[in-house]
Amino acid sequence: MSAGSEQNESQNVHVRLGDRSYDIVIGKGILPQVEELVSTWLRLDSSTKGTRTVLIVTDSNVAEWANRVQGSFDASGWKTRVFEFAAGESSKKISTIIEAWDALVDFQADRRTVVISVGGGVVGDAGGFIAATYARGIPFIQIPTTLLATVDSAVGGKVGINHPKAKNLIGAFHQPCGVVIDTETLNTLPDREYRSGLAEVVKYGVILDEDFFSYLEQNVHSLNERAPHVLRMAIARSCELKAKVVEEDEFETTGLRAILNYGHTFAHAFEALAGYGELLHGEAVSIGMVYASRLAEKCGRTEQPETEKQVRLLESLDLPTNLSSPESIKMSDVLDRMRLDKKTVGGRLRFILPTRIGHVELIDDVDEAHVIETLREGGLSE
Ligand SMILES: NC(=O)c1ccc[n+]([C@@H]2O[C@H](COP(=O)([O-])OP(=O)(O)OC[C@H]3O[C@@H](n4cnc5c(N)ncnc54)[C@H](O)[C@@H]3O)[C@@H](O)[C@H]2O)c1
Ligand SMILES: O=C(O)C(=O)C[C@@H](O)[C@H](O)[C@H](O)COP(=O)(O)O
Ligand SMILES: [Zn+2]
Repeated sequence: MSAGSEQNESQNVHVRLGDRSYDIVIGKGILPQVEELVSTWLRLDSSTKGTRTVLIVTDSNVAEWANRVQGSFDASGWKTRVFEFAAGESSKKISTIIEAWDALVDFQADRRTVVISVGGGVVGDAGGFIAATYARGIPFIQIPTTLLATVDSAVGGKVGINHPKAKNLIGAFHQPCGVVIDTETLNTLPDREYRSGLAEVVKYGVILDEDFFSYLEQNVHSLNERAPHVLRMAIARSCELKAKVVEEDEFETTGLRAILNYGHTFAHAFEALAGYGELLHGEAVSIGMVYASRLAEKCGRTEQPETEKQVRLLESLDLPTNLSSPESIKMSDVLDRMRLDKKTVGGRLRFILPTRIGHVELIDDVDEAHVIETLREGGLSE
């Protein structure tokens, strides 16, 4: 695998998007360098730094890391402010955004103010949406502190909030000017959150890279132990794979980017129906991938052993492959929520279905009877 690197060296993954291109810098203990990196990315010279302002968006569990980022800017003469909200998926809502807009007004933010998200995917998505909407768009930096955010949400520019009935329904595309991944921040990440991130890592293997999937299978023990070299490899390879997809289809118009949504048609419906935050995003994706693969079997697009390989890997990483109480969810409710999925066109559901490990396709003529049968076999109620 090519993404490996010495533990103490920083690694760079470049995302080529014309004038919206940016770097993802991956390293250990690099938070003190954040101000320097941001100044380089924004082409600031020392004479203008004293007039610059930064709003750090974070949540109630990540204060330690956000403080370090703030310290790096304070030390270089920036005017800083922290906007902190309650941790968790249920904060990904409009009232949080309104409070942040008020904070920016109070801070007398202008179009040169930089918004920096320090946290997981919720902080990244919300912070990005704040940056995308304030003054019609201001500069944005991602500093992901969950595995899920390092491998997925901090890259690619999808930002937004949830509608009570549908995940991420309200949002924008707003690319960051750069992403700083300090793997040291993952040291404080709780086990359940760590595993949730592993689901999106497995997703890349299924959708794009059979060798990466095999690498994950061969390194289950190290992944479970959070072995630094394997973790670094998983983060770097995931970022590389996502960057390639985003470079080719930034706004999800050709259908290529939609492959990153593998498992998500089921997952997002389950997350919304369980109540935001009950089922973690990665847990829902883990279950959703298994449902999507079983659906692909019914559509004659893949074989059962391809599904079983995914189930085995996910279970060996201690990820769920079915809902804990499927009978409490009605199939018709799932179908209603799926119709709100952003891939749906003219009321017709579209799914990302695997053919084999390493390859998936966007399918828009799935027979709904097969979807219902998949849900029924999962134990959902009529
Ligand atoms: N924009 C995208 O492309 C994209 C991609 C994937 C997921 N997402 C979104 O990301 C969200 C999920 O992200 P997540 O799993 O990071 O959830 P999250 O942001 O809620 O973080 C999970 C939990 O971990 C805590 N936490 C974060 N960093 C920590 C650290 N270093 N130490 C201790 N605790 C820490 C948080 O406070 C939170 O309680 C979902 O809303 C999902 O829809 C977006
Ligand atoms: O970046 C993408 O594109 C993805 O689909 C990545 C997903 O893992 C992520 O959960 C994303 O937020 C889902 O996008 P959505 O458009 O279905 O809300
Ligand atoms: Zn996801």
